[in-house]
Amino acid sequence: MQQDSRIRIGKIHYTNVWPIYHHFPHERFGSRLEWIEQVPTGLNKAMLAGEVDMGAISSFAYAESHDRYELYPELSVSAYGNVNSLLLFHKKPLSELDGATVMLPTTSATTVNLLKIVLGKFVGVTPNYVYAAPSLDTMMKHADAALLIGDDAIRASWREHPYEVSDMGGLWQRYTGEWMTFAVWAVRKETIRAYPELVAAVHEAFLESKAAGLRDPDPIVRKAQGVIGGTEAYWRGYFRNLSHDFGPDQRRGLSLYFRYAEEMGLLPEPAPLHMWADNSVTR
Ligand SMILES: C=C(O[C@@H]1C=C(C(=O)O)C=C[C@H]1O)C(=O)O
Repeated sequence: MQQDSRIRIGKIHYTNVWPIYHHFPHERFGSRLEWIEQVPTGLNKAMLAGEVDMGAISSFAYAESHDRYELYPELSVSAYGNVNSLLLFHKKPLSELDGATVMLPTTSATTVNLLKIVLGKFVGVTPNYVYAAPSLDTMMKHADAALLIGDDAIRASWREHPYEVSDMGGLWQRYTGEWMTFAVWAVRKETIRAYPELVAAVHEAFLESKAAGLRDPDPIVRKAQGVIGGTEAYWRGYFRNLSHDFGPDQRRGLSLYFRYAEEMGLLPEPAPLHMWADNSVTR
């Protein structure tokens, strides 16, 4: 591969990934990296098509195409319990959603399938699912419930509305006692083969950026207030609730989610976690 080739890195267009991206040492890479910012389903599609080489995608999208990817260790969007940005708004209790219309956002892959698992397996109801653009008012016009993710969910949660709200991270924890991982950092195998040193250097840079974000969250909190609104206390709490780790606890929770998804026919086959390891010297 030519020295001047670039790696295209996906960035989820939501605040939840800022703690990992904010302090990224761009100067270290010159023009070798290109950044592509989209909602999760946009990145899922672009990675599959080879238009993006690495970056955050829905963990469910990884499972659907796990043979093509390896996962960066220590990077994810995860939570143990409430997330505050993965919210089901509903007009009646979950147990009364059998046969009801439930709107799903076209932006999400992981959380829509998590909702299907929670309602189908744990609550024991089978709604009719309909995909729609992520807008609470339009979704609720003809539905009994609507799921929103990311900043769309945060903005909707600040509004006055007559609905009950269920947090998908909280529901998963309540029924399984496990962590849940919503986004993973995947790298296409072709990219690992073509640029082993650059792939290792980018992983290192993300880990440094994440450590800096944990040490110094202030600029990230201020930026979130400026771009989305809300109070300093809200964003401190939001980022504190999220985890960007991808260790044994998160992997166990994610593997259970993949198993249930397969049991319910949402995934065609088991999805092992293929972890990337820095073999850049021997590859
Ligand atoms: C925590 C979140 O996790 C997200 C949920 C995703 C999904 O449902 O596919 C994908 C990436 C993450 O952005 C969020 O959106 O707030």
